[in-house]
Parts: sequence; C-alpha cells; structure tokens
Amino acid sequence: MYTLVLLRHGESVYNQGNLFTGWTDVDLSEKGIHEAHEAGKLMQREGLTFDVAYTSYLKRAIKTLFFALEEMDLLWIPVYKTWQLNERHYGALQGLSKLDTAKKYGDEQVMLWRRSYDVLPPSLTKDDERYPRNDIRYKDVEDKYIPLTESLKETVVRVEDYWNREIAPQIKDGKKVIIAAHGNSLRALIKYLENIGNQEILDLNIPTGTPLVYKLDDDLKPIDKYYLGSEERTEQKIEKVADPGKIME
Ligand SMILES: O=C(O)[C@H](O)COP(=O)(O)O
Repeated sequence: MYTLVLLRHGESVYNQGNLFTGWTDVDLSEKGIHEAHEAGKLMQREGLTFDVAYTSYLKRAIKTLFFALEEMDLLWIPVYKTWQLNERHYGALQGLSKLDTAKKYGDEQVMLWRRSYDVLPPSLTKDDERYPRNDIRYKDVEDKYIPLTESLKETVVRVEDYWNREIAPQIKDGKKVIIAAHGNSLRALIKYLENIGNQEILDLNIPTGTPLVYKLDDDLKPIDKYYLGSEERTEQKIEKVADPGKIME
C-alpha cells in the first residue's frame, strides 16, 4: 500500500476577492499563508514524511508547498514544478468577479463553467495579455498545449499524462509523494484516480490548504482517503468553495 498526499494551495488574494483565477499568478492572502503552515503542522503531527514533491508553475501552490514543507523540516526534498499541474485555465473569465458574472449570466451558466466536465469557459483571444504564450515561464511549452480556455476534460488530459509519466513511477518506486496544486487540477487528478463519472464530478469541491491523504493499492487505485484536521472546518471550507458568496465565520 502507498500513501499519497494532495494539497490545494491556501486561500489566494483572488479567492479572497472571489475572482476567477485560473492561470493568473496571484499570491496567497495572509489567511492562505496561515493555512499553508497549518497544513504542514497537521502532516507533521500525522507522522507523514515525503521524499519528493510536485507542484505547478503558480506561486500560490509553490508557496503553500514551501510553507508546509518548512513546518516539516523537509525543505531539502526535490520539488518538481510543471505547467501540467497548473489550475484549469479559466479563459476570458480570469480576473472577473464570480458574483458579478453570476448576476450577468445566471447561476446556472456560471455553475456549468465552474464545475461541468466539458463546458468551456469563454475563450481568450491571442492578443489578450492574459494569453499564456506571452508569459516567459511557458516558453518551452508547445503551442498546442497553451490554452485560450480549458474545460475540466482538457485539464484531465494534461494532469493524467503527467501523473502517468512522472508521478506514478516514483510512487511505485517507493517514494512518498506530496502534490501541491489547485482546486480544478486536483479535481482532474481525483477524477482520474477514482474514476469519477462526468456527472458526479460536478459535486466535488476541494478545500483550500487542507491535506488530503490517499491510501493506494499496488495498482495505485485508491483504497481509502481522508482530510487531516477538524472535520467541521473542512466541511465549512468545502461549502465555501462550492458557494464562494457564502460568508464564513
Ligand atoms: O481558478 C479559480 O478561480 C479557483 O482557483 C477555482 O475556482 P472555482 O472553485 O470557481 O473553480
């Protein structure tokens, strides 16, 4: 049996402002920094340790991983960064308010853009400054992989590819792995790992800064999973992600 930990970044300043983020490289909020440290402490208390870590090219995930590993005195382990673990690209919605967008297009449409498997958010155009081709960090990524928008279905393809090529062999080799990524890139990975249906995936919401521990069998199929920390707090965070307009105490 293998242990794998998935960690969504702590609250970002865009999460705080309730804005669509996607590939926008925004920082953690003060609360997000705190969540990242807390995640590290929870993992330490649980007796977890890691040999290798994976994260995206986006600083909210990179910093969350850093702060969590710092708490565990594991800053020395190899950390691999990849665009393939980036958040799902939110197209022309990036930077817009989720509430204003819901007022303009209706809750149902926004829910489809946020949670459905294959509905694409409105696309960017190539002259948009948000087009990732203009960002130096993606200079080695082939044009065909640079998104103008992305459905979860497309996110699954790139996440699954990276999982099978890079991460799964490390786990099978006995390495203890943590993946620090994003709400929708983790939904994509979980959909693949647990073979969740295209309809059921609508209801999956990943809380910020809360370690999710998986027990995997020899074929890397999940046998068990659980969040670390207070169940009540995790539930509140999940509700907040599901309905970002909700006020949390
Ligand atoms: O990209 C974003 O806006 C968030 O990281 C995830 O947002 P969602 O919960 O609206 O999909």
